[in-house]
Amino acid sequence: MVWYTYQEIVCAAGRTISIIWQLYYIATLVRTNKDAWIYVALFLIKPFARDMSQGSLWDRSWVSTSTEPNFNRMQSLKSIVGNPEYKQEITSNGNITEYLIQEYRKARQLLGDASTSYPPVQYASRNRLELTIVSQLLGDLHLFYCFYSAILYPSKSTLSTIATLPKAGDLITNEFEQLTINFQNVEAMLTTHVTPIYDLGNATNTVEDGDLPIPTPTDHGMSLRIQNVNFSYPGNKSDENALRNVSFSIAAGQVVVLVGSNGSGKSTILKLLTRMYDCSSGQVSIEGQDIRDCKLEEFRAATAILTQDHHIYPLSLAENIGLGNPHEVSNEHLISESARKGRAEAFISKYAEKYDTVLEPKAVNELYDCSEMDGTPLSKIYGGFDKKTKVSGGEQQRVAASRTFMRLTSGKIRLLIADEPSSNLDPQGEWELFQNILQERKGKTMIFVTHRFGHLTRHADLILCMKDGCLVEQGTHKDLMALTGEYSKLYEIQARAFTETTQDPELISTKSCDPTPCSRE
Ligand SMILES: Nc1ncnc2c1ncn2[C@@H]1O[C@H](COP(=O)(O)OP(=O)(O)OP(=O)(O)O)[C@@H](O)[C@H]1O
Repeated sequence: MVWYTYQEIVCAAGRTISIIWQLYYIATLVRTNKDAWIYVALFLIKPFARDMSQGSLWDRSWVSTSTEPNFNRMQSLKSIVGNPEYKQEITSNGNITEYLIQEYRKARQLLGDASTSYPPVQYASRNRLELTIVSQLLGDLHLFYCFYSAILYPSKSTLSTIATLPKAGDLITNEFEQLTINFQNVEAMLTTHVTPIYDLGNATNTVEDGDLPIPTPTDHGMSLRIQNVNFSYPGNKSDENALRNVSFSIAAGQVVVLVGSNGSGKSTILKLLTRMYDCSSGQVSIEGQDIRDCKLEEFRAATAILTQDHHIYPLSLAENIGLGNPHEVSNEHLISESARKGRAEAFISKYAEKYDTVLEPKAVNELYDCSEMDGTPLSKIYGGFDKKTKVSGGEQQRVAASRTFMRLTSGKIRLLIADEPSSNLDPQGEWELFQNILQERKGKTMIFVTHRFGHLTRHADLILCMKDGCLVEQGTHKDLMALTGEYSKLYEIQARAFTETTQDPELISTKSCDPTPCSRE
């Protein structure tokens, strides 16, 4: 038994009413006008005229793809701009729009006169323009006849003919609109598709830009200060602030680790320190200057952010890494060196095309009127078009880490922020990554968020321990263990799983910080 959905029934009813209406329209004409057979004859031409202009593409099942590399590259570049998942990369890790626009132009030029429309659109409009116009006009002849008889022989026109004229007018307008789209073809497509990519350069920031330069760089990184900060996410429905009366100072060049349970506010602190958001009250300062007064572009150029949420661009692995420093995107030596530090070298060498491998090309494949799952020959062909290479979460993090090392080659980075960059790495991979990051610490302040105690807390000049949106403890590992509070509790939970002693003579014991009590609201 076949069951129809409510939507299908409503659609079928609508179509039936429309057919009855058309038949009534024709019957009225035939009854009141002796020449009405001309209308009927012209009306019958319409379906043939439509097939002439569009082919019978929409009556069949089909799959389509593009093997034209420049067309495919244009789609990939466009998808980086259009996809919100890359927003963080684009805004926080340096402005790569100039490169994207330049590469898009290059690919467009190499594509020459070829259309930028998707393959089915090209197929449907593959007829010569004249043929399209003729077929459209043929399809509208019955309507022209209506106008003609109503205007030249008003006495022959009945009330029903006149009543249906506006409808006929609408149809004509609609057909002419379709015709205009055909006329615009390539240029219009280019404009519609390229505009978003060009507009990106003028994208406004969600936070207001400041106009002061960042105070003179020191060789020791960037000093940061958070004073009595409260923060609630815009539109947050909960009564609790994500951060409550948080205060701390980070000296230039320090390695800082933020720890605390889930939802305690660690990532939120990083978002304020990188000016993804402005605090609701209190003050965030860099080099003694309110962060809101600093020029955003300058600040972003001096900051590198590595999180667990980075995405692979639908571009080559070389570009994926190279775009950490867009000015050196073609520098093979810097790219392979960054891949080595990010521990991505080994897995990249597994691919036949090495650094030219595109892991996740933008799909330009389409499937019409058959399901991907139905096992038909067409669906199998469609499945064969999918060129995505699956990589593990850890391998993805290695590419992201390599991109960050590439970013450090700009020589401008004074603040490096890493939010659980090793969550998907195996212990060996994590240890190597942290070693490599710490080797870059000269001239930089580094802030890490981690749930794993060990490598980082060992090297930290300052540990900030968060709980329920409050900073509950701060100091070195030694200081905090001595407090036997929240930090030591979290540490002991992990340490219990190992046989190693928690006492480590290599612990870096440097500056001790004044713990700022968390006043709970
Ligand atoms: N975009 C957001 N909108 C609204 N609330 C948010 C948003 N991001 C985080 N929060 C809330 O803010 C609080 C702090 O979140 P945050 O991500 O800073 O915690 P975290 O310590 O980094 O947690 P985790 O260890 O799980 O990553 C949480 O209660 C969280 O639900």
